[in-house]
Amino acid sequence: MADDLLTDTAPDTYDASSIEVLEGLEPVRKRPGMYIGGTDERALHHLVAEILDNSMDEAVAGHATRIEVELHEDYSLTVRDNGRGMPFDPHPKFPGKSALEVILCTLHAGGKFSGKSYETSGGLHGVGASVVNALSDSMVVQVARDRKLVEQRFSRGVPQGPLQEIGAAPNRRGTTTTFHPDEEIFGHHKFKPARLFKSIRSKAYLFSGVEIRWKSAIDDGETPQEATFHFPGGLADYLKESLSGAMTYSEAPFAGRVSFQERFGVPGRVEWAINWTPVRDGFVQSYCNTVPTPEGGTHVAGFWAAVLKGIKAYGELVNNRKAAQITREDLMAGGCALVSCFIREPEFVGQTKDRLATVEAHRLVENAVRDHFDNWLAADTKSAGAILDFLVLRAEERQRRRQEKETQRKTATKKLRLPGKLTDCSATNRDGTELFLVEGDSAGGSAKMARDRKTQALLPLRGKILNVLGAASNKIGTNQEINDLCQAMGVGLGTKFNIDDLRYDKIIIMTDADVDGAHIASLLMTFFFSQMRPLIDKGHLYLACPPLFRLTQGAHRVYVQDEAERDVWLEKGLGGKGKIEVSRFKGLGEMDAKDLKETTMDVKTRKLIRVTVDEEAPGETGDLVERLMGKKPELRFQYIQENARFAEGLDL
Ligand SMILES: Nc1ncnc2c1ncn2[C@@H]1O[C@H](COP(=O)(O)OP(=O)(O)OP(=O)(O)O)[C@@H](O)[C@H]1O
Repeated sequence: MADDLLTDTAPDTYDASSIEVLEGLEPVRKRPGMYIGGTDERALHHLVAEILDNSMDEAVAGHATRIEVELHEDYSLTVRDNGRGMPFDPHPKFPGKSALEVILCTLHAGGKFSGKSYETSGGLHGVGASVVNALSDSMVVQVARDRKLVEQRFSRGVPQGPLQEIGAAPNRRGTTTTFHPDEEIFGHHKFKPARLFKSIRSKAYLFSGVEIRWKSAIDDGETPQEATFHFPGGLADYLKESLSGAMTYSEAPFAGRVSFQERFGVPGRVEWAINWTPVRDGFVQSYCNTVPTPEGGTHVAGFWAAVLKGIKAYGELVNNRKAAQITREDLMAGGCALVSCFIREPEFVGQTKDRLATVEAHRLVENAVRDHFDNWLAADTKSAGAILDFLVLRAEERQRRRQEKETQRKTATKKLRLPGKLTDCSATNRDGTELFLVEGDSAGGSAKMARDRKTQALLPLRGKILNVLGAASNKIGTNQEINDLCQAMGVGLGTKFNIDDLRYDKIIIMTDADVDGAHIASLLMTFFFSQMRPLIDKGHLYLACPPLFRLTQGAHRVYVQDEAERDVWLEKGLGGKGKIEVSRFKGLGEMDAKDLKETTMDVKTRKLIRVTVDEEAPGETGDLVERLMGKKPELRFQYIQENARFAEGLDL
């Protein structure tokens, strides 16, 4: 066995030289997805967030008051702030390189690891700016600091020259970054003014201490090309705007801000706003250190915990017992919430920071919000009452929906929808039950009388069943005859077929002993073979063997299947006296109930053929079915006749 595995005789080139170490920013260009979650439009816009967040961090840290974002005609973008300015003095660990070059050309270089230069920052991995640099075909960074204005240019993460002093900056400071995303990475994707406008505006709402200016050389017909955002009202204003005049249960939202430093002696704070409305679905927009967290996280969980506990406690206070049933799901149904927290060294899931994972944030936010909520509810009993009633209604509605679903499920399993033309048997257990698929209504008539009511069910099939092999699968599903058949059997088609759902032990095809009957039987067998193969493999499919002739001689009677057999009896006689009477059944419908019962249906006297697939040559059977269902009906007839005759020996 081990020798077998060594059949590869090609020289083995997998050695130390195959193990590559990507240098500098190469890994970012090789696997951009790891750093910005892809190379699509969302990823492209994430580049802006990385640069803008650096300026926001400066603002939140109290060093910048203004940020400008400008989209240029060539779809390059500039972000300018009046913060401290990126340091550009020589870096002690990288001789000959400025701090600026280190920041922009080295992964994991940053000033936000220790918390010394920034208390709470959106940046933390030290990769953002360098990733944008790596993925831009041009990037220019200018810093005004220490009365100097310096500049360095890069392309695809590589410096295009040394850091240069390009002028004096006696009265200003700050960082200006202009970059053009590399088309080799982002292909045809370009910045969308509307998308930029929206995210920039929400940033301004998140920190009332900053003014953000927007300018765009691109006119998309809907987005203002110039705007200034400054929202001293913070999240409460933002929520008002998001709800755009929709009716709410409280005139003013429940909004507030708590400093963790003041309350718990740790850096950070939380700000929130929430209101409930009956006219639209609820939503939560959450942020940590101004970074949007579309998947929520611990801060959001803490917020809902505070609100849920608060509303339940209020319900208890006002003796509304139903308040105990309210769940988080009910709160969120019409609850529109904004939650923004600032914490030290946040832990996010992934570089795109979609979800906050810092465990501590749950407790901090919950405790900070809870007291405020209790006070707010107690102070505005009118709004509190309206919100409580609304939430109780939500809870009741949810419970009613669940109950309805459960009862629906129960009745669905109890009362199966059966086709009207099915004459079902009375046995409740599948064991020993049989479903006869009969040809036409007339046969159904005598079969109804001939059957054993307890164990034998009948389904008359009108006309010729669709030749499923030639039909597209969507046609099979919509064919009425086939739908009725499936419903009666209790099963689905193809991959949905489950043998355990089968409502009967035996499925018996009972057609006339003539060409048409043989045709219908072969169509049915083809159908079962292609759509319900396990039915055949597990031995549930049978052919009934109705006689073609009845011979009577005095009190003696025999039923025979074909002419040859008839002739044998005619020659040797039935053992009675006189003439042998021969009657030919033109179809099942011509037989009286007694004949039909005795010859074809009665378990004690009938003949059945079990339909099997030759295990030795399953492929051949498939081919055979294909061939028989092809264009020559006489071939099909031959098949069924031959097999019927052959199978007589296998009488069951
Ligand atoms: N506009 C700016 N003003 C001042 N310093 C800046 C500015 N932009 C970047 N920096 C400095 O450069 C460092 C590296 O920035 P970078 O965006 O690469 O990473 P980060 O912000 O620390 O973390 P993250 O990878 O999570 O964004 C920052 O930590 C900060 O010290």
